[in-house]
Amino acid sequence: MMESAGASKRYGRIQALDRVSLRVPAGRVTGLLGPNGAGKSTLLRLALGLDRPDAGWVRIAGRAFTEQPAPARVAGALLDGVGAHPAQSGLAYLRTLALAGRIPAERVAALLEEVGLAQAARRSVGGYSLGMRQRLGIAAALLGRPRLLILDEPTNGLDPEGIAWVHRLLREHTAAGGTAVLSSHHLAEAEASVDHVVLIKDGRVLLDGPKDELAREHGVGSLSELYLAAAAGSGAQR
Ligand SMILES: Nc1ncnc2c1ncn2[C@@H]1O[C@H](COP(=O)(O)OP(=O)(O)OP(=O)(O)O)[C@@H](O)[C@H]1O
Repeated sequence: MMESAGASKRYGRIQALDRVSLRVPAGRVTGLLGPNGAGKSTLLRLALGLDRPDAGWVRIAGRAFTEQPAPARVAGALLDGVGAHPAQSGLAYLRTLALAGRIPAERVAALLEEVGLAQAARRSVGGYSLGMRQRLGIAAALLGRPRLLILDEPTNGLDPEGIAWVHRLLREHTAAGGTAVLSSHHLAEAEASVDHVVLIKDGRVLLDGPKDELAREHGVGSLSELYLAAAAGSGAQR
């Protein structure tokens, strides 16, 4: 559903991505996991056409996202928080996005209910808590009923109930036939909801495969242990 080959990106002296090749399988929750600064957000920005790779490519559903005829139906993303103006209400923000994406206005009311913002819909986004902003950003990502749902650090600012809700949402999305990418540095939290794992560090892919298979192969019982085993292995190779 999402694929990259040799994707590289440098910002000044920092090699944010170094020949990243990976595959995000359809119908699964893939965890794009690694420490701060690993290159996760950079990869997602390249996937969504928000930045250009220096070399290689990232495609969604077989082609560059910017070349998709109906992009909102192919992928929806929460990346770098919410793009709403602080003075705008959550309702107005989603209505504007719906209009731009040719999405029926009725969908907005249903989504506000679904993400738990119905009561706050007419309040300005500037007064929202961090958790409420995340919920609004997730609503924006879901607007076009995308096949691929990309959530970059979606649980920042959410309380335990909100975190459980995000993980349930990911599971429900794949249970309904969709594909999801959860980008996170929080390995313990991702444990429960990811089926497929891409571990990334210093712009390089350490491991890419089904979680259970990788855990068996490395003789470990958790994602944190898997990451430590893979990171130690990559250090030894340098
Ligand atoms: N626009 C930019 N200009 C300069 N450096 C950047 C830019 N974007 C990313 N970087 C650098 O590239 C590296 C990878 O950043 P990226 O945001 O992709 O990491 P990440 O894995 O998403 O980390 P985090 O979990 O902290 O968001 C970091 O060292 C970051 O400082």
